[in-house]
Amino acid sequence: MGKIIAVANQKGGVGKTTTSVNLGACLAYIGKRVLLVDVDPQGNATSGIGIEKADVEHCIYDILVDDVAAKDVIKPTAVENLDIIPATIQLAGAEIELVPTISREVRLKRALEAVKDNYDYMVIDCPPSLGLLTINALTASDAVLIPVQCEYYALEGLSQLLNTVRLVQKHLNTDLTIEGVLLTMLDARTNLGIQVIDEVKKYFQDKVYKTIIPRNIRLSEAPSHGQPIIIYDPRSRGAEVYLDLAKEVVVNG
Ligand SMILES: Nc1ncnc2c1ncn2[C@@H]1O[C@H](COP(=O)(O)OP(=O)(O)OP(=O)(O)O)[C@@H](O)[C@H]1O
Ligand SMILES: [Mg+2]
Repeated sequence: MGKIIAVANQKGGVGKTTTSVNLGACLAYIGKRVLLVDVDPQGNATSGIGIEKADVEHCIYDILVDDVAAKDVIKPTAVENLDIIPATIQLAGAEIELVPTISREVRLKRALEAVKDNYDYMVIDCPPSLGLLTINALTASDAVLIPVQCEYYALEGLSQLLNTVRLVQKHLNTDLTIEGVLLTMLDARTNLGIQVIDEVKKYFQDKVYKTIIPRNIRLSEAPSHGQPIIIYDPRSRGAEVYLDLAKEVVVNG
């Protein structure tokens, strides 16, 4: 049975998609069978892994709203061992369309359960909100990975996220754990970054990954080529650290 990890933080631009795509690709690179699940209407993970949205016939919307089976939506990517459930802008309507439906919070969970045996890991890229799409992701997951950007106000909003995690644990998914907190976009030249690391470690203690993701220009270039960093520039620092993260995730079990 595969492990399902939601990459979530309602704060925008903290590295959720960069982490989902590159953690997923690095897990695949070390031989794991991986399904990337794009649950963000922006579809950044979908385009970032090289899927043309114009070519997407079925997307995550069809799973959530129209009960289409996951196996009919899954697409292979150019990366060996890595498949994706893509998202398109159509998903933007789902948050509202799901409100009056039965079992609206467990739709993703049910769909993924049907394909869970085909994968070692599923990585879900969440949108920057705590709405129904993120709730579906948390309900479907075994663990949540929280990227935190190494900047001022890094911890702001995290109590809201943790509160949502607790509510999901209580009402929808008692098995959900916090997989870890990932520090992202560290600029090692500033003292601020170091201060944020200390602050986050004080708060989350051993839940913080040893791997810290630095700012790396190659990581920001890769999505426009539709490639994960391990393909775009395997010798870059970005590739190195996301490979380290993948190994840490495997070791953590
Ligand atoms: N380690 C990094 N070094 C340099 N640039 C990065 C790094 N991580 C992310 N970026 C860039 O920062 C921007 C935001 O990252 P990303 O899209 O991963 O965040 P996000 O949390 O998914 O955003 P959103 O909330 O909009 O979904 C992107 O342009 C991305 O390329
Ligand atoms: Mg994103």
